[in-house]
Amino acid sequence: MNSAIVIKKFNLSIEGTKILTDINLELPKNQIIAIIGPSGCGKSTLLRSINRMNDLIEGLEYTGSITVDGDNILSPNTDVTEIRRKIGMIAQTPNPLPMSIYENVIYGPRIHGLKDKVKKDEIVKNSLERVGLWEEVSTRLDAPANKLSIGQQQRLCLARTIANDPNILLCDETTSALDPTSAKKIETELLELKKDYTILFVTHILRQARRIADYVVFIYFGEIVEHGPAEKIFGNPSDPRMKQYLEGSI
Ligand SMILES: Nc1ncnc2c1ncn2[C@@H]1O[C@H](COP(=O)(O)OP(=O)(O)OP(=O)(O)O)[C@@H](O)[C@H]1O
Repeated sequence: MNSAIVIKKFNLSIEGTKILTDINLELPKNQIIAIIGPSGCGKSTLLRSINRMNDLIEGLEYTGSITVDGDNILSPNTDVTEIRRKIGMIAQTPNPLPMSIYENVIYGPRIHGLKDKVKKDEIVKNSLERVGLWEEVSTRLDAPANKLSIGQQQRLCLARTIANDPNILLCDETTSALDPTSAKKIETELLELKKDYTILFVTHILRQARRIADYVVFIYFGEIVEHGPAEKIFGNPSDPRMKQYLEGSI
């Protein structure tokens, strides 16, 4: 398999409490990977480990490796800013910066030193086109981002992440604060975007995972109970806990 991310013997604890236990995964490139499981089982913690977003948690300890493009991103030598550029995250609730639509999208490239106006304009247009927002905002790029609808704000945040030219997108319940129509729009854009990005998507909505996932990882009490192609997991799960979760009994 052409793997985007390889996780080996990954264990994580916070203040001595074990949160993730012996995680071993090889995640395929250019697919949507749904991370599912009951509340509190460790889905977000696993996702946030992949771009070192947990680093500031007090009492955090981890062992093992998470390899992306041949580099163990858990190594102390890792350039964490570069990792977060390559592995972008879209949060649960839209978090536009208090600035214009244009400035939101170009924020990352600008702080990395991009000054060329023609290049900046091109990145803004391309990024907004990729999330299906260009037509809706092209005449008001200087308007404050917080004037957009919540669904548009979330697509703007996706565009802001894409403008950094990442390889991997981490989506943490990215549609859960949106109305069904806006959520569907994000799903549609992600199905297009997987041609160019590997997408990890945490969701507690099984119907959503069935709609968009190519590959599924099921976590239960901090352990990976089952993972594999979506059709196998949803059509013929092996583990009894996986079956119970799909039936809604756990
Ligand atoms: N900063 C933190 N400090 C202490 N414990 C934490 C912290 N973040 C997460 N945890 C604990 O780690 C466990 C896993 O949490 P996590 O948010 O990863 O689960 P989840 O599966 O994403 O849950 P949900 O579906 O409810 O969002 C929980 O018991 C949670 O309380």
